[in-house]
Amino acid sequence: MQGIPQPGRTEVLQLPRVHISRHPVMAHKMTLLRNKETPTSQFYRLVKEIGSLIAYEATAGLALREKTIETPLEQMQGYKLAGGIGITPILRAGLGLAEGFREVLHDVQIWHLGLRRDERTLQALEYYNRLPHKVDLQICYAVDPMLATGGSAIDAVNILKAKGIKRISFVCIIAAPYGLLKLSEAHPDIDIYIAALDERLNDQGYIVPGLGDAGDRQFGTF
Ligand SMILES: O=P(O)(O)OC[C@H]1O[C@H](OP(=O)(O)OP(=O)(O)O)[C@H](O)[C@@H]1O
Ligand SMILES: O=c1cc[nH]c(=O)[nH]1
Ligand SMILES: [Mg+2]
Repeated sequence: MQGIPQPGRTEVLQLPRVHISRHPVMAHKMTLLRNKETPTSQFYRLVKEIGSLIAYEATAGLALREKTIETPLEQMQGYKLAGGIGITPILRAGLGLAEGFREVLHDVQIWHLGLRRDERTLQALEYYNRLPHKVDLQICYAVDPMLATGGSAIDAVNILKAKGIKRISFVCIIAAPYGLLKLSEAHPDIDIYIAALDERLNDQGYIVPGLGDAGDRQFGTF
């Protein structure tokens, strides 16, 4: 990122479809997650927990259908989520986040997508795609802990749109202003949910202060 101008936090705070968590439990868990002393097992557990917390926020606008049930006392009109829900974890680092989502939603389709960022060029390369042939979803959540240059997120949303998905949200743990702006410009029709907005990217394309490499920290591959 050497020599490439980057927007500051204030320049992206007003983007219309960006939702940044304000929950105190999230802020508490984020500090544990960022700490370099946090070991791999705890880091993975925290990614999952943050996935569940952010799932509550990202699913607030889901459509409902009425459903009649009987309580032990009488019949009543309840609700169920309308239509299918898909989660696309961007491998590898999106796996823990997707697990946290799944614990909230249970009945979901998981569409695995492998994208690896070339650490020299910072371009995302697709190496795995297990998206189904039949597409019948109300919404698909693309989940990846880190939104750095935005290349991986933009490619993931392109792939989901090419599959015919009409409603897509992107969910991450930490975003850099640069990647957030790029993703919003490339896909102004999607909602973006983030747990924290950081300062900038360093010369190697890592988010600062960030948490380091989200994949390595979840899976112990340092
Ligand atoms: O916004 P970008 O600049 O594209 O960077 C973000 C991507 O980099 C990381 O994945 P990585 O390539 O390290 O793969 P991994 O999940 O296997 O560790 C991260 O999980 C994102 O997918
Ligand atoms: O800071 C960063 C940037 C990309 N990928 C990561 O895992 N961390
Ligand atoms: Mg990685």
